[in-house]
Amino acid sequence: MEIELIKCHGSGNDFLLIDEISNNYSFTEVQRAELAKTLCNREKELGADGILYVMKSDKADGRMRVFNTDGSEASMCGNGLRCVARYVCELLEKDEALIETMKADLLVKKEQDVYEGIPTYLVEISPVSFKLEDLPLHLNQDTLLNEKIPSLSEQLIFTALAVPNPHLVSIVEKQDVESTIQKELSEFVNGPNELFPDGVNVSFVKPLKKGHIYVRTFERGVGFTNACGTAMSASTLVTCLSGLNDFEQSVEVYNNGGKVRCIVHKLNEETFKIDLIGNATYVYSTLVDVDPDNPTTFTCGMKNEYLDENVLYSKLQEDVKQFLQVNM
Ligand SMILES: N[C@@H](CCC[C@H](N)C(=O)O)C(=O)O
Repeated sequence: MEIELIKCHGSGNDFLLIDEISNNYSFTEVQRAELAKTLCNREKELGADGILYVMKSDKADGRMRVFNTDGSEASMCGNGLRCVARYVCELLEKDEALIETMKADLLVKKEQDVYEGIPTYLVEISPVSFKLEDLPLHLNQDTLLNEKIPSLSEQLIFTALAVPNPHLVSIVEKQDVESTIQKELSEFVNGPNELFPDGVNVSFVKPLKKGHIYVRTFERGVGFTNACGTAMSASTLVTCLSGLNDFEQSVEVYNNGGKVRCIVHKLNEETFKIDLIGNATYVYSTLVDVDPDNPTTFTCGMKNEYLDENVLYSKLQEDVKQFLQVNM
């Protein structure tokens, strides 16, 4: 069959967006997972960190499901949700919409462009939980807030939270960001292990100056990505709880693919929600000829590129690179 898709990204975290609504596609669960494994494989023609399936919803304007490159399904995806926000808002000719995700219906809206000509969307990141059972993380305690996990590292201090996909966040020094520690411990917690039976997204956060942080994430089901939206949101919350940043104030979050802005709202002592604001960039659209029951091979048609917005996005990346050279 022929499948229409859009290659898109949020902060260089790239996805293949497949619209099951307008195209009347109806895949089985196995097909969705197998398509993700094949089409996202970077050794083949397309390559991406995951597939975003845009589906009909009974209670919202649309529904997003996200499959990682290894075929696993994630409960949430912040950078992906910005791309879906743009897609659904443009389809419905609206400036805001409600998108059903696995665990919550989330508000998304068009925002003023972060940089001229870069389509920008705000997405709600919620619910947030610090209960270890919600990740899950198997330790003999209920939460892990700025604490060591000696079996992982004698030095690093971690916070575990679900937003609602699972995250392990550590505030570190520059030398830790550049070392091999993150890769080693991320591979451990994402392999067969007793602490995180479902794996976890692992972020190292380097505070730069008040209101500015750098985040690097090893994503569950993928590996290191240019950026991870839920991880940047979770990391901003951790820096607010540590007193490095402030609730209700914008925090610029730099990453290897660009930058986003996060605002953490403290609704009461235990309840938080986060606004994640950033680009939703289309790279190209194309048609793929593939058998969803046996997607090991596929052919890809002509790529219709969105040249203008990509040229503008590379200017943002250049500015980020310069900022990090001076401030890291
Ligand atoms: N890149 C995403 C998160 C994608 C899912 C993640 N790998 C998981 O398995 O939880 C984001 O931008 O949030």
